[in-house]
Amino acid sequence: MITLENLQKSYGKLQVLNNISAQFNTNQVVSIIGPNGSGKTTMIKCLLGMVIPDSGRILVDGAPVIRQWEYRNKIGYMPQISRFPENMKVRQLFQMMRDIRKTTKPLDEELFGMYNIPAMYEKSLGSLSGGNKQKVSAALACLFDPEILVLDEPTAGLDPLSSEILKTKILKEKSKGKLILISSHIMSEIDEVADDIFCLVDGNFRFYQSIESIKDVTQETRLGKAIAKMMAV
Ligand SMILES: Nc1ncnc2c1ncn2[C@@H]1O[C@H](COP(=O)(O)OP(=O)(O)OP(=O)(O)O)[C@@H](O)[C@H]1O
Repeated sequence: MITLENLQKSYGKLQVLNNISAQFNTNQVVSIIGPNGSGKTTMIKCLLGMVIPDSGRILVDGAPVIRQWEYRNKIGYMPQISRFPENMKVRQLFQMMRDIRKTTKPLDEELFGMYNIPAMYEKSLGSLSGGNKQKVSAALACLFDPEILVLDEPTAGLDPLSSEILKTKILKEKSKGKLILISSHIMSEIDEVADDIFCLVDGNFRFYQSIESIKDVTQETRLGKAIAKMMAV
């Protein structure tokens, strides 16, 4: 469903992605992991068209997407840090997104309801707490029932109950056959929701393996320990 072929990206002399290739499929939750600054967000932004790679190809459903835009309608994106217009009210943001999309497909308002977004309607986006901004962002990512969800550290800043709601939602969307990519540092969360782990270190591909096989190879039941062993090799 998403193919990355030999992606290269540098900022000046800093090589942030070095020849990265991968295939991500429907009905799969892939966790993208790696130390801080290893290129996870850059890789995600490349596939969303927010960063243009220096070379390489990105295909979504078999079609090359660099400098295209329509494919983005297939993707729901929750950024690491949401930057909303400060003075816009929550109600206006949701109205604007519905107006822009003009979709006839039924909306997915499950998170919108569970996070009680209407209770925030008259607040300006700039006045929301960090966690409530995350809830707005998660509800928006799911609203148009996209085939692909890309979530960059989605539970950072969410309270435990709200995190559970999001994790349950991720598993529910996977069961509908969607592809979900999640960048995260929280091993317990990855263990709960992901099937496979794609690991980057300093912009280089390190491994792409199922959680089951990672635990098997390292003989560890706890994912955190298993990953630590994989990284030490
Ligand atoms: N616009 C930019 N200009 C210059 N350097 C950048 C830019 N964006 C990212 N970088 C650099 O690219 C490297 C990778 O950053 P990126 O945000 O992709 O890492 P990450 O793996 O998502 O990190 P984290 O786990 O801390 O979120 C970092 O060294 C970062 O400083």
